[in-house]
Amino acid sequence: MDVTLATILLGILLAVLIVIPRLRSTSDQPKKVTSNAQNKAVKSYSKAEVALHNKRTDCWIIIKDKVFDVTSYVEEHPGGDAILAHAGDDSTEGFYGPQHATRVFEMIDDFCIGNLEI
Ligand code: HEM
Repeated sequence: MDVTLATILLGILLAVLIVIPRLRSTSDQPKKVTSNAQNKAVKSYSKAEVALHNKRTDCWIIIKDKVFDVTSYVEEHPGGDAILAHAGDDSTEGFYGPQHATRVFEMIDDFCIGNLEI
């Protein structure tokens, strides 16, 4: 009788300590996968490779340690050809200049194609 009671108690203890936390972490998993899937920037490009894309019809820029293909945005850019000033090169300084409201900093994610190779 005592053994049965002890077995039941042990079973409950195991459920609380192991099974329930495991179920919880399983239900968390889809969230983690979604956020991983949003990390688009997986490719790496050398500075030399970025430098090849230095014109209006093929324009990549570097901002901090990331590479952006802004070709489709050149004609739309409210700042006109200023976006071409450092085409194929580092545009970090221009990008963080006073002409850009902070909302612009969020727009660039759409154009990110990868990381800059160090
Ligand atoms: C993906 C890159 C870029 C995006 C999405 C972007 C977006 C914008 C937007 C939305 C504006 C209008 C002002 C505002 O709403 O705050 C603007 C203005 C401006 N941008 Fe950019 N920009 C980019 C890159 C650059 C770069 C690299 C430069 C280099 C210098 C630059 C120079 C300017 C200038 C000078 C203006 C002011 C235009 C004026 O007030 O007449 N932008 N940009």
